[in-house]
Amino acid sequence: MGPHPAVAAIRLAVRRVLNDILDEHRPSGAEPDENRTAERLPSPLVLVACSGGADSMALASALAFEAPRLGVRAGGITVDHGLQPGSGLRADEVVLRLRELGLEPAEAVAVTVGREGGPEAAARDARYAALDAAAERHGAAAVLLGHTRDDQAETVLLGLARGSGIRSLSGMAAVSGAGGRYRRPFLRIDRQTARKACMVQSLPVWDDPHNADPAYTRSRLRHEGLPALEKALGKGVVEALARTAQLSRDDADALDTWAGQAEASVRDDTGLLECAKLNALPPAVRRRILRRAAIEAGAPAGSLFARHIEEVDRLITGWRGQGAINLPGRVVAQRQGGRLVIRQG
Ligand SMILES: Nc1ncnc2c1ncn2[C@@H]1O[C@H](COP(=O)(O)OP(=O)(O)OP(=O)(O)O)[C@@H](O)[C@H]1O
Repeated sequence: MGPHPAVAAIRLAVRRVLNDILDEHRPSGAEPDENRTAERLPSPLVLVACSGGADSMALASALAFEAPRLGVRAGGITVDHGLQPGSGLRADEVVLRLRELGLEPAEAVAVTVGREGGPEAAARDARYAALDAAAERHGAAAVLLGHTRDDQAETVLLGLARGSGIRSLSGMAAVSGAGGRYRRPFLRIDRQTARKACMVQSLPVWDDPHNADPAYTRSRLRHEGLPALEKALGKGVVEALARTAQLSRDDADALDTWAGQAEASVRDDTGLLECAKLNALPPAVRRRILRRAAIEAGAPAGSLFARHIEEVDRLITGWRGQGAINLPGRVVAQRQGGRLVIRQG
């Protein structure tokens, strides 16, 4: 008898990602089995980022099962955010569970969470910094994250509520980070399947109290927003939101490429942006060029919102002699003699 369907699903998802990593790891031109049998390269190390929650425990179990069958070394890292009493002990417990699965190295990394950007963003920044450092230290080829289809749906809704365009609707990428370090094998797996896979494998899981804390936006969305949407629109809404992420990502990538190509054609000989040429471009392409120009001039990307770019855009499309526009990072945008000048003031 084969494994339970939930276990089969999570293993297949991880197997696909490990095969991708092996393909990338192989010297170009080598056949799939060539480098492994000839042992020309040490087998790549893949780490799982594990909180001890159901999603990442399921991920750890699937990695532990698949990696040795594919000639991949597998380890796990848990980050102790130090935000709750006893978090250190819990992290040690997670390490123990990772070791029991056969993952090596398995380690806990303690971090100090700052305040910048609010509690969720500060914890995330500290976590990714620790995972980056662990990946470097161990020479890992990739770090797996347990984001599920439900997490993706929540991310799309959060982006929608920000009102800042299709890039923010494109959710989390299956591959991200420096050199494609972070992989998300479960973006098409729902949270129920991950939980079920833990249950049938008798894996103990830890439910982070933050996930149920209404002080956190994502938690409110998970426990109130999405259930209300499902009630109103039907069960398929999570899947549809996750699909929206993929479609939006493709559209946003295409528009970014278009903007990159169009940019050279709207600059004059001295490199300044020509307003008439900008005006002739579709708004989605033009706004991307303006955003890039503002970032190039020194505006921090994270503080540059859609409303800033709209104001700069009005210098092109609604010109009535308005003054300079102040942007974050002391960047100033102004129209001078048919040219748009964006520079740090
Ligand atoms: N403390 C942590 N240590 C290591 N990795 C973490 C930690 N917290 C989150 N991650 C990684 O980030 C992913 C997403 O975490 P997040 O808390 O947003 O979602 P989640 O649905 O609660 O996931 P999980 O059930 O695995 O905790 C996790 O699946 C895991 O891979």
